[in-house]
Amino acid sequence: MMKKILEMNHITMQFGGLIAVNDFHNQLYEGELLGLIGPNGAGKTTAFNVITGIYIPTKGKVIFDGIDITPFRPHEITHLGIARTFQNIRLFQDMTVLENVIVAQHHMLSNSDVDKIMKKHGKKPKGSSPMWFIKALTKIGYLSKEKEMIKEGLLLLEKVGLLHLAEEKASALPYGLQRKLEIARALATHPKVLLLDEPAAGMNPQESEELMHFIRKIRDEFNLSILLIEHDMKVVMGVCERILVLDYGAIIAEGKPEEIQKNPRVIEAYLGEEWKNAKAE
Ligand SMILES: Nc1ncnc2c1ncn2[C@@H]1O[C@H](COP(=O)(O)OP(=O)(O)OP(=O)(O)O)[C@@H](O)[C@H]1O
Repeated sequence: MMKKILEMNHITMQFGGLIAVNDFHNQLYEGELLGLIGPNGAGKTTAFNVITGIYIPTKGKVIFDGIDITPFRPHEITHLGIARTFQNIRLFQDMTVLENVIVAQHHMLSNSDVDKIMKKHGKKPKGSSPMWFIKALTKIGYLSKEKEMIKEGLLLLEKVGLLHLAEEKASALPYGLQRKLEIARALATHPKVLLLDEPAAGMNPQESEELMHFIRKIRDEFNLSILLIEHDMKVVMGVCERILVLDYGAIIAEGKPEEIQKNPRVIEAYLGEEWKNAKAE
């Protein structure tokens, strides 16, 4: 029996009169690459927001590695081992590639480390970038920790093939590489589960082809279980082992890519006819 790493247990998320997610009941198995597809507004991102603690569901529970994380706050959930990327890129554009990754490594500092930094430097200056945090570390002699963080950051960049760009500003990277950096930043928190929200959005065909290899590679190298929202059907069908289809907040189909693309209900609600006879890679 495969182990469930993440369980969405009858989750309903209601906003006023709108039921954005309706009795979502499914699970992500350890090592699995699971796709979540469906029309715009079907509730996919809302499901991610419930899993990552941004919303507390109206009904249901989220179980991660045997722990009920439903009431947990986003940073606690990240700390436990769930990382995500967002639909629109959220990098620190003025920071270098390496700095972007280092900032995500806060988990390496204990609470008392952070307290000491806060005591010495007062509150975080208004409007400052997270670079403040790194500078503060350096100033008060956290050099050893800083060195450790840089070392780990560089190692991570090497693993994801971005090492040669470590000193570049994030804003200078082409779109496809910015998306890759976002994933790298999520990996810097040492997740067991990675949630990717439309990683291929805005990519050209070559970039999305590369992304598919990249997703498989990091799944294997970092022992991840991945839940992926994506509208690019070539990517979804090519990379996912199992797919869930959401429509009006409810799961209307579940299966292997080849089953999903033939499913009449999915074709009607979302895919259209063009995918019926296409071959998954
Ligand atoms: N905070 C909120 N308050 C009210 N309604 C919301 C909120 N967040 C999402 N919704 C609504 O919930 C529904 C589901 O939205 P959601 O963003 O989860 O869909 P989606 O499947 O991710 O769509 P897309 O593919 O366009 O990203 C939509 O009708 C949306 O307007």
